[in-house]
Amino acid sequence: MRIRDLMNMNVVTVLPTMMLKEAAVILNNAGTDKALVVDDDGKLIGFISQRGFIKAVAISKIEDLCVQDIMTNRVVPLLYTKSVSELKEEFTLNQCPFFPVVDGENRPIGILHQNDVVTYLSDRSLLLVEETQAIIQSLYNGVTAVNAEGIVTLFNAAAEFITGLTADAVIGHHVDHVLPNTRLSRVLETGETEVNQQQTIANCTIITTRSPIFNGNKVIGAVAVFQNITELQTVAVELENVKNLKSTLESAIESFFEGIVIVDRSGKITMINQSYCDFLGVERERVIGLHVVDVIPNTRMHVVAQDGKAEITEIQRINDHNCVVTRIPIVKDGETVGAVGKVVFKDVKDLKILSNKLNKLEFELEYYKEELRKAYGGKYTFDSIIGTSEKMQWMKSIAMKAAKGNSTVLILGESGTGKEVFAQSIHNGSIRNNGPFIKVNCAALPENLLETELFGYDEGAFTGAKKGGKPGKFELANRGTIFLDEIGDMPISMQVKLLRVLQEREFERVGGTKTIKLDLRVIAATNRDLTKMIEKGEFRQDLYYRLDIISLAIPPLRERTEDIPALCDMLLKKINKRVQHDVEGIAAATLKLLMAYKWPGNVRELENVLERALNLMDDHEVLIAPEHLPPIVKKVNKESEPIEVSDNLAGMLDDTEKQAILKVLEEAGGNKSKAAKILGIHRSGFYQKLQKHNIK
Ligand SMILES: Nc1ncnc2c1ncn2[C@@H]1O[C@H](COP(=O)(O)OP(=O)(O)OP(=O)(O)O)[C@@H](O)[C@H]1O
Repeated sequence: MRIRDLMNMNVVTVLPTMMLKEAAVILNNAGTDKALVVDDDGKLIGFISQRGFIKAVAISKIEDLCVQDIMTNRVVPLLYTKSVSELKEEFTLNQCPFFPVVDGENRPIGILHQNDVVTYLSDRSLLLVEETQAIIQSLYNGVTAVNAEGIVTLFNAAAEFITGLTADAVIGHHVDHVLPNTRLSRVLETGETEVNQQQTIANCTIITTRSPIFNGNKVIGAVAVFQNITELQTVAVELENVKNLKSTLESAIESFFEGIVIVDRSGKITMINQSYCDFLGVERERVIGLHVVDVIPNTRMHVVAQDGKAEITEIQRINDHNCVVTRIPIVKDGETVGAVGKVVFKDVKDLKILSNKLNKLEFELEYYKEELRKAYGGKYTFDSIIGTSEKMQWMKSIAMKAAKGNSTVLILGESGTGKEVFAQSIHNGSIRNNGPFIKVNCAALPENLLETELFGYDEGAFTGAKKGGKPGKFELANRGTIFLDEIGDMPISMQVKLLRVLQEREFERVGGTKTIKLDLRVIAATNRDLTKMIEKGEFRQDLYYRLDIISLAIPPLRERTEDIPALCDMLLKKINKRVQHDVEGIAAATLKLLMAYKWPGNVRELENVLERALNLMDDHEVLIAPEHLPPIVKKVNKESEPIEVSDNLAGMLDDTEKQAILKVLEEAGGNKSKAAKILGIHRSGFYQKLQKHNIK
């Protein structure tokens, strides 16, 4: 219907704010169903129907009037605007306190109240409403409002942005359903303002203030104004971290004994530790922020902070000291932003002292390493084994192969042939060479001591046992090699125990209960004929098989006389060093004698003969002559040669004892136990005599 048509109708003039009910009565009385609403000046500002239709219009836009339903945001032509009863229904449904009436351009021109009063807005009010709406929409803070029933009536753009919800999805719904955490319902109940409350909505932390909306004393709604503080919170956490980091850095720098200074790109001091301040004689509070050149003499920190080139261990003169300093640029994102400087030594003298100390320590370390190696690792390697004879080359090659594995090795050979030299070489040539090389002389210890010597004992194992017990040789040889020398002299009772250990690869200390696992290689050696001993029941066959995995039979020296010259060369060098002589070599005649001799004591005997010769030589003599050899060696060719004897009784007795021992040893093929037996003395007594006469 057009305005022209309306104009033809029966019109009742009413005041703009007339109650609709009153208007309806007037219309009724006038017998008309529609009335235009005009203002005091008679300008048409809307119309009203008898049935309660309200059509609020702006007079200038009368031709194309329409209203907007703010609940649905739908703009409908004016003539199809809902009736008051329909609107009232919506009021009730949506719990809406008022219903704005807008013109065709969506501008509010009036408000329809729930109490049926239409309030038309003056131009000023219209402007205010527009402005207010614009302000609310432009706020950085989210704003949401509810009516007395908790229905959302306002949800601005910021609220949409913060919550991720659209106004459409929220307005018209109960706040508890769409924004469950807002507590606006609670504010409606209590009528109390809640200021700066923190809460979480849709992964954001917000800070919100909720206030009730009063109409007189009555709470007709509530409004919440909130702000996203997630970013703020992140910044706060970061700030806290930075603060902690700074304090850690400061403590770290402070804990340095050396002076530390940090400058920024412009060379200004940002940090300096107390140690440096003390050295410079300055107060920290006064120097922070000053240019480094004004605080530290001859500094180049500002240069490093500019050119980004590190200066390591430079000499810098500070307060009459030649200091050793280091300056390092601080680089951030590829750009030099400052420099850190450190006084490494407050005086070069300190560096020299330290360097001397270090050298001394290094020297001592080397010395002790060598001593340790000698004590535990043995000094011989395959390079120490002299012998180009075919037999020795062959033995050496087998020994080298044995060194690569972990199998038990049995070394056979007369006394002094070099069995221990081979054992040590195998150890040092194996992967166990960093572990210990532990030697046990099975013949030198009485039977009752051998067990504790090998396996150790626990505290209280026997009367007189050491507190805390004592580890045995097996334990000491852990991760290394145990060398069981003179295994043929091991008592049968011990052979049984050794067999068990070799079979099970574990043992217990004497008097102990804890089982100790074996991680070592066993090398055994003897100068005795084990097969003959087995026949006689003196050596256990099962133990022999356990030991005889790889066996090496070192040939006696008399079977490889071609090795004698090279051995003499090596031994002379060794003895020269030991006795501080400078003997050059051996005369041809002497060498002839040495090659002809039978050498029952093998290489050890050769070494003794040469050492004796060196001791007899005059200072001017450089070659060992036949007369420097002992009679027993010379006797080979000249049977009539007189035997040198001492000229007093004690000396004569000693000489005779020594000769007797050597003779018996020769007869016994170097077997000490056998020799002791022949001489009718105890084995340990025999060993003492060997030591006394320097018979090795
Ligand atoms: N082939 C060799 N090369 C260099 N030195 C050797 C060689 N054989 C033996 N020696 C030297 O001879 C001496 C005796 O060697 P070693 O102690 O190894 O003999 P052994 O057979 O174990 O003697 P024993 O049976 O009496 O224990 C050592 O001083 C060693 O330096």
